[in-house]
Amino acid sequence: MIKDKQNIKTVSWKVCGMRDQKNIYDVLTLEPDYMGFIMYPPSSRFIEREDVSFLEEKWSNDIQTKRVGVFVNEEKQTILDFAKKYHFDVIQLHGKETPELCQSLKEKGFEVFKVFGIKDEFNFEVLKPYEAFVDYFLFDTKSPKHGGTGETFDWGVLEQYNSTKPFLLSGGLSLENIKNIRKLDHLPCKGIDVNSKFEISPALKDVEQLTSLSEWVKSINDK
Ligand SMILES: O=C(O)c1ccccc1NCC(=O)[C@H](O)[C@H](O)COP(=O)(O)O
Repeated sequence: MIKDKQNIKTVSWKVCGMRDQKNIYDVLTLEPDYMGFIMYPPSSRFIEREDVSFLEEKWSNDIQTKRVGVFVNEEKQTILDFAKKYHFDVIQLHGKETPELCQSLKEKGFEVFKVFGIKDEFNFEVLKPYEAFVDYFLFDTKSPKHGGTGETFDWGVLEQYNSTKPFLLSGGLSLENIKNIRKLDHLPCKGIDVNSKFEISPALKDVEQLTSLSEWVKSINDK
């Protein structure tokens, strides 16, 4: 886990795949650092087919959670249009997006998370052209679905990570396996991204389970 200036380990957390208005506001009371919205039509968590016009309003100033738009191989203009409509602070890219697209989104003022799917092995050299243009890499489980599988990957592959760029860990994270993240303390792992293991049904998050997660995160960050 990343150490800050005081040499204290802190963990950021993101809840992804939200859609229901009440559920969103319930989860926001737990103050996650990031909340993700899936802008990929094939996903069961896709938000556009539901009434999410409430996202067209800015959140009140006392909500610090950043809004993350999650895209897969989308046109730049489409990303920008949705980013404006839903007030995204962060753009998360799950497909074959180029470093040039990341650069362009950064230049427009967005934080950029570039996602790479991992299974049993990964060539970390492919990250190099992206390093200057992303805030975090996000490592998720490789899948034709591009994300939200609820499956973990072999975190041992991350032992070959040789960059100083911080990354977020994702893919099937649950209250059970999350404790093992401390095994990555020697790596620049900035935080975690949770989704289907905290769901009652697609996109509907279990607030009780997320409360337990937030308490675990706080217990680390308050040390
Ligand atoms: O959640 C989805 O349905 C999804 C579909 C396509 C691309 C990305 C998607 N989710 C993005 C996320 O950041 C998820 O949190 C991440 O893939 C981990 O999900 P899970 O394995 O369910 O914890």
